Amino acid sequence: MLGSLQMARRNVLSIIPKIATTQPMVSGKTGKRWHMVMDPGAIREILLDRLEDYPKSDVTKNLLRPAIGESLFIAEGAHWRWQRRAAAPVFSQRNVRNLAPVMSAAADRSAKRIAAAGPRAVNMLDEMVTTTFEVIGDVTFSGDGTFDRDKVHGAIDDYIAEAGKISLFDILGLPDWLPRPGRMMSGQALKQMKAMADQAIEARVARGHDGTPDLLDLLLEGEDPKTKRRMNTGELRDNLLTFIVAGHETTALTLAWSMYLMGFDPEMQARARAEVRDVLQGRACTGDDADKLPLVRMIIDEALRLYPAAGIISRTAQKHDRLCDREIRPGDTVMIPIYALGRNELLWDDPDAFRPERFADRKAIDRYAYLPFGDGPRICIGASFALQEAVIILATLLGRFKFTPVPGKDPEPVMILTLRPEGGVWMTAEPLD
Ligand code: HEM
Repeated sequence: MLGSLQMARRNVLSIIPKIATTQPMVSGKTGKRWHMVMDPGAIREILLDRLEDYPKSDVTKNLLRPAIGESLFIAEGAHWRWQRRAAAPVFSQRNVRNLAPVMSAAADRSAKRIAAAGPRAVNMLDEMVTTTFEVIGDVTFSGDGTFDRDKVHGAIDDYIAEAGKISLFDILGLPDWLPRPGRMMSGQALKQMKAMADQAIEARVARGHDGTPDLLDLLLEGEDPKTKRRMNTGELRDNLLTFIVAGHETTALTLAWSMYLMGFDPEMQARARAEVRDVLQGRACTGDDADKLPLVRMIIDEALRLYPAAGIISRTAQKHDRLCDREIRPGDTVMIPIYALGRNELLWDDPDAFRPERFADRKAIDRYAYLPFGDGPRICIGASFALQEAVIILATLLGRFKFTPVPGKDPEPVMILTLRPEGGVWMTAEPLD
């Protein structure tokens, strides 16, 4: 067990047992009692029917609180509900569609960087992280001179990397020998990042907005229809930083894994490119184009099944309960390994195969067998934003380059907080005319 825990320190995938892909539930005890639930009915109970009995795990909250406060991602009860109601319109279909030009422009810049790097191989993971950070930076604090995008990007990425290592040990109930979040990023660095965001918000309030409203403008207008409550500067800042933390790396990973999978399936890549070139005729993909690219969307859906960026989500049970006829006690950690769910033999045909067409008929897919964005009231608020962004970027790049994996540079799937291709996704990009 100790050996596998040592491995788990580097990679949570090593502790998701193989039986998690053949069983509805696996339980164990490593300091704390824990359960991994793969049964769609039991997952529905946790995420939908008994939300209050299964709040997000203390581990998740303690880790993220120093950076993002009591924001939407970690708040519970009434404090979560009013924030969710106030933020919901920010991500309406119309508002997300209005932000598509920011995504198309970032995709176009990415294509130019890749072309300039050629004929060298490009690490598409790093390239996608840069591109999605440009998008989220441009739709939050854009145009506000006081906000140093590179500084915040570096600070957030360091925080996520360190937080992930600790979370795993906490989930497993292991001794507390690693530094705590407060020490990972000095109090000073956190304070500086928040002060920068506060200044940017106050500058925006003073200036008002012109042109298309971005996420900050929309959140400033947000009001909970029930309580009429609006967010103050601190709440706005915590939620905008949450969007940056929750939104950019996850989307970048989805794109990097999609590229990786297409590298292994040149025929699928060629089919997707034919679809893209037919619609785009060489230009960057727009929001309206994104609706006309079903195969590109299916590739992203399939990448999210095989390599879900949020590979595991966890809750702390509050009450005695039974799930799949097993005892749950208050304090037990209940994990939903989204990764194992997507590869579960009871739920999918040929689960390890890359077959985007399985998403051609979405109604045929059990809702609780496919949860890349979670489900229930706490489902990812940014899902349609992320999917639109991923289609726009992937389509733009596919229309301009043929991608081939670099031999001997296979990434290793490593899950800490997110599921990453360790070593990067190295590809040569051959420009097309
Ligand atoms: C492919 C990209 C993304 C993936 C795979 C993803 C995945 C998830 C998952 C699985 C959850 C639920 C966590 C849980 O129940 O414990 C979640 C929640 C959340 N996500 Fe995303 N996400 C993505 C992109 C985004 C984007 C772009 C944003 C914002 C701009 C965002 C903001 C949030 C927020 C605020 C929550 C918490 C919602 C609540 O608790 O009410 N995510 N995400």
